Amino acid sequence: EESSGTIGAVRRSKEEKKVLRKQIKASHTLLKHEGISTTSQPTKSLVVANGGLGNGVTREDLSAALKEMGELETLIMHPHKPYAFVTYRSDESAREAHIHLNGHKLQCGENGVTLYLSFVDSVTCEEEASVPLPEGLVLVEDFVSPEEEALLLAAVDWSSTNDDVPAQKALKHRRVKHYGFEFRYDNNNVDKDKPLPVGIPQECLPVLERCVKNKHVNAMPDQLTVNQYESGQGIPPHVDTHSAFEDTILSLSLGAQTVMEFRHPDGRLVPVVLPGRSLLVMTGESRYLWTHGITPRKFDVVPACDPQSPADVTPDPGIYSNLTLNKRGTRTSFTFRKIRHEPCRCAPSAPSASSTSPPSLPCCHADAAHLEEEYVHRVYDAIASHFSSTRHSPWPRVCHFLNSLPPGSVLADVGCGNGKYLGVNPEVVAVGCDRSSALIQICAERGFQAFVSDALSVPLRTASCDACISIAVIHHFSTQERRLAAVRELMRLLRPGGRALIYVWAFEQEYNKQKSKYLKHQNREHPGNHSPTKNTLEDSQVPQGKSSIHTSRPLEDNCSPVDEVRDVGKVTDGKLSVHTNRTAFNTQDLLVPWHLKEGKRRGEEESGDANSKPSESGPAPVFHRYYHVFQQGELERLCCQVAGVKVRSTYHDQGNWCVILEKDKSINAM
Ligand SMILES: O=C(O)CCC(=O)C(=O)O
Ligand SMILES: [Fe+2]
Repeated sequence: EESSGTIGAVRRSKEEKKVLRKQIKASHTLLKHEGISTTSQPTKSLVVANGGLGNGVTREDLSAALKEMGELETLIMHPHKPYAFVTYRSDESAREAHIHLNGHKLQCGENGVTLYLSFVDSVTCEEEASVPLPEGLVLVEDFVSPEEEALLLAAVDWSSTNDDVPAQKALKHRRVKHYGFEFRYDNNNVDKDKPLPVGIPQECLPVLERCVKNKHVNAMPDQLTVNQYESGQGIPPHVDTHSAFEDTILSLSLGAQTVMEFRHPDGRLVPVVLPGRSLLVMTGESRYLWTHGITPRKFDVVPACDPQSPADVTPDPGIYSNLTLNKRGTRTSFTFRKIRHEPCRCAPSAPSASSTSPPSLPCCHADAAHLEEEYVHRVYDAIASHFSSTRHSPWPRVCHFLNSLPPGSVLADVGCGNGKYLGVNPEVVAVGCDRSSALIQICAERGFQAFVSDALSVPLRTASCDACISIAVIHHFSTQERRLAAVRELMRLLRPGGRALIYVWAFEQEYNKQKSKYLKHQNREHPGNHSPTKNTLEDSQVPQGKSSIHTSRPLEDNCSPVDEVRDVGKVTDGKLSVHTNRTAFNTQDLLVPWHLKEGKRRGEEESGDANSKPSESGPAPVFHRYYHVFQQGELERLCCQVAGVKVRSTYHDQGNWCVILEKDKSINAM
């Protein structure tokens, strides 16, 4: 259908009008959500709505369609965005594209998208400094030849996996096979005394010898885990258990390329492309501090050409100008590790259920993360199964905050524990997260929306929340930087004008001449008591093991009476002191013991650490959790260091310091 027109009035077909309407709508959306202004004046550059990597459009498909209209100068595809920018060599080509490609249906694999193009005066091309690899991480491309690759793949006999092993059931995705020693996913550890009958296959030896010869590793590995991922499968972010394996971890990628994500506790994310036949060497911070994981997905956003290869130099400006989508195929990785027989150097490896010497205050990020892993996360994991059998009620002043939120508010409870705050105000949309998957499971069973996440890196969009709470979480971070990073992360989640409520345990357990419940309850009332006063105890009754890592949790009946506590002395030679329950604090960084009640031991969650095994009849195991108790004013000062924070109020509530923060309204969403 031809559109006939006279000057000033253009007659358009119905179809053309529809396309025009949609194109205008798309340009409004780009302006509103992306801040991209379009112009009606023809230029050489166009924004292509729906033509982005975020829509599943590949660079190859889009550029083929665009090139039919003329020669391209640049094509810029930002990662995850639903649009692309194209600049033609001439205005004329751009006009052609505008006419002929508007409303054009582009087929991309199984997806079809309709493109809407508008002229722009300039294209945005964020020149981001290229991110360095995490410290200690080395990627060696083409480490094995295609022949060796085939040989290695053939060496794995998938017909005899250890699928019958119960621990294996925990792995719903990807196929896994172990050699030398079995890595158990139920306790994230290896049975060091129980080598598997089958050691590392012979076929691997030349590869391993090359690793040693090239100094990628000092000693021959004795454990191999083969992971096989189909497209769409992945592995959750994790740090390979410190106490199970030596420093260096070698991971050989075979078959299809994938992207492994490394995350620093401060929130930094470094995606690393792992081509087939490459070797990844993880040591130092990249092995101990950063988590690594593979997001389950079918496509990865990757550089369109190999940046390492000089033959592939692209004239396109900007790093985003040469991104594309890579369809994943089957990838098989060989992860070689050496079983650790001595305790890890950076901190004691036992999760404190035994009388090992206490750790020292951390002096670097790696130590801090390790301390928290051993003295916070592992302890909670060890006692987590008890939480489901305990009950507790929310604290009144936290409820007051929650109930003051307008209906429809979006609330994030970072460190939600068993979800006790998630249902307080049914008028708000509440989502929780916690480090402990066992606690998240409990939330799920209670019908709450919750997911596993570290408080330093919460996978929620910036400015997506009207309110956040962090109850008895931040005191488990062992350095000032990490506590600050935790506050910063909460503020990132808030929309401008949004509010956050933070509770941390107070150094001052006696305030305004009033002893906190924690001090007062020298003789604990019977467990399971849910009187209102008991609530306020929960987090301050840290000794009972309740309070939480990223949350307040009940611990009513799993602790032995306080008078059984026999703690070691206070401050000693730079080591963290072990606190005596229900006494005043005399130091800010300490270990708080929790006595596991008889009959309530870790059960299936037994970690396999020889020194943390509960004996059949000995005294109740004692777990130690790390805390940094806050002095008056300290929480406020911490929060004030975060840009755009207003402290609305601050108070002392039953042995806790509390603040309500507001994100500055003038802060732009990032
Ligand atoms: O597939 C990989 O390269 C990593 C596997 C891994 O991280 C592990 O098994 O711990
Ligand atoms: Fe790993």
